[in-house]
Amino acid sequence: MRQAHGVGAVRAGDAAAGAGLPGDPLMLRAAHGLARTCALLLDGTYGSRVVLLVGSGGNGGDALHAGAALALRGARVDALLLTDRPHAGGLAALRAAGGRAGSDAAVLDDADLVIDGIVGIGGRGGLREDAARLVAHAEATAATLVAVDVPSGVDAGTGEVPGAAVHADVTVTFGALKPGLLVDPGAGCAGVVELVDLGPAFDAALGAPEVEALEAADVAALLPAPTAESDKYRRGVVGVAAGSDAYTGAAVLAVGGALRAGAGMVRYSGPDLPTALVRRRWPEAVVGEGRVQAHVVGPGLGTDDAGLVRLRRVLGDGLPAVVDADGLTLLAGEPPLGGPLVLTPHAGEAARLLGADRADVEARRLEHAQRAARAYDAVVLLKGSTTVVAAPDGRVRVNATGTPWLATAGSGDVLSGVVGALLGGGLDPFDAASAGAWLHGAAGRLASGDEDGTGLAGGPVVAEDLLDALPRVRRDLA
Ligand SMILES: NC(=O)C1=CN([C@@H]2O[C@H](COP(=O)(O)OP(=O)(O)OC[C@H]3O[C@@H](n4cnc5c(N)ncnc54)[C@H](O)[C@@H]3O)[C@@H](O)[C@H]2O)[C@@H](O)CC1
Ligand SMILES: [K+]
Repeated sequence: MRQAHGVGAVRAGDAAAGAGLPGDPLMLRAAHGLARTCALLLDGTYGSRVVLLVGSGGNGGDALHAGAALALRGARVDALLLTDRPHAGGLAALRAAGGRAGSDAAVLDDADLVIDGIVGIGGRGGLREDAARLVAHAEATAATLVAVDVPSGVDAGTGEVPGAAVHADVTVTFGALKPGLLVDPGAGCAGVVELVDLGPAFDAALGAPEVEALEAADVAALLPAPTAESDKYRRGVVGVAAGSDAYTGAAVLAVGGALRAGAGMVRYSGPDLPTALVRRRWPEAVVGEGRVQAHVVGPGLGTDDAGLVRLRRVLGDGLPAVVDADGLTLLAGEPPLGGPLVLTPHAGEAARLLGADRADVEARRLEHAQRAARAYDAVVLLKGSTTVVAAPDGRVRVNATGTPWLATAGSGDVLSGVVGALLGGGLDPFDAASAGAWLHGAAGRLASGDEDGTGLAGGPVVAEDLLDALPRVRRDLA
């Protein structure tokens, strides 16, 4: 499990580990970790050219001390000072090591590596104009860009990017991951994230994480595995109420998602046309209502009265349910209904649920997912470039699998089926939603050939491809 801690927790960790002691031992520890990563990236420091972008706070101090360490190993180090009050100890160390400080941006032109020490966890608002200009200059060169602690311009606590920001190749972060490194749009600015250990006193002061991200081993441990005693009922029966005469594909894909994610059985109920198509594609699905352990309701349901009647009927029995797509539109005006719910909105649907603006939801994903979870007393899985899963009790997970290739028609229908299968298999709604997002993202990567999830590699996927990839993802986990 990867865990991120908020700015308050990190400040507490710093204090417990001796921040501000004479000689700045904690900062030196951080700076040495930073310098080590930079030396590896440079593939030999001797004769290499390093430029530091230095702001007024501790973040600039880290950059200056790391610059000093690199200068002692033979690098030519120039600091560009964005402040007239740079960290005094750091500047003295850089000068003593033979580094220089100035303000001529031309040094960027032949830099091999640029270190962004403009702001860290103390940053507020986007980059200011002078800093933004220097960053744009640095990004236009061939130099590797390393952010100190967080890319400057990214809000460390939330991942918001209110203005211009650094787009780093690597971020070296200290003591703990920050939520802004896991949640988009900030996460998209961080590049590869390296964590420098600040020791047990720091760790002990952190408390509970604000944001978690499941890893493969966590998902493997959560997933219900069939045993010799299992039968289809114990593995979980999922009821799928999806699709209409206008939207038939949603029914086929949601049923497929549930089956391929390991449901013991799927019961499909819907109008004649989608029913006929479900029967043809999935002869193993049972048509009609009956006993189930969880529901999937909403994809392709339609938003007319018939859809509302189906939604109410399904949610009326108080069983756990995944509500997606048209189900969310219908739910937006409804009093809280039924049992434990997982809502799976994209940003537009979340905006409708909250009466908010779509662009605001995209910009502040963490806040809006948490608000929706509280407002609907449900687990909310906010889809997007990083999927955020929020529980009404305040817990948050983000999903680190996935690929931009997943933004394709029908992909969400498959996801709702996958989460439904996990709910039916007995996972609680928070685990079902976060493990479901993980499996769905991993299936997307596998199907597209986009191994690192950047979208730069791989190619298009269609929703059917996800269905084929799901059992392979499950096998690889085992
Ligand atoms: N306290 C410590 O001992 C340690 C601190 N560390 C480093 O120190 C950082 C925190 O230091 P600080 O609390 O000084 O905060 P920062 O260095 O993040 O920045 C705060 C300074 O930047 C200015 N500022 C805020 N927003 C700005 C913006 N948008 N544009 C330009 N200037 C802006 C503020 O006026 C303030 O002077 C961490 O992120 C980490 O890099 C690490 O060295 C670990 C140890
Ligand atoms: K920074």
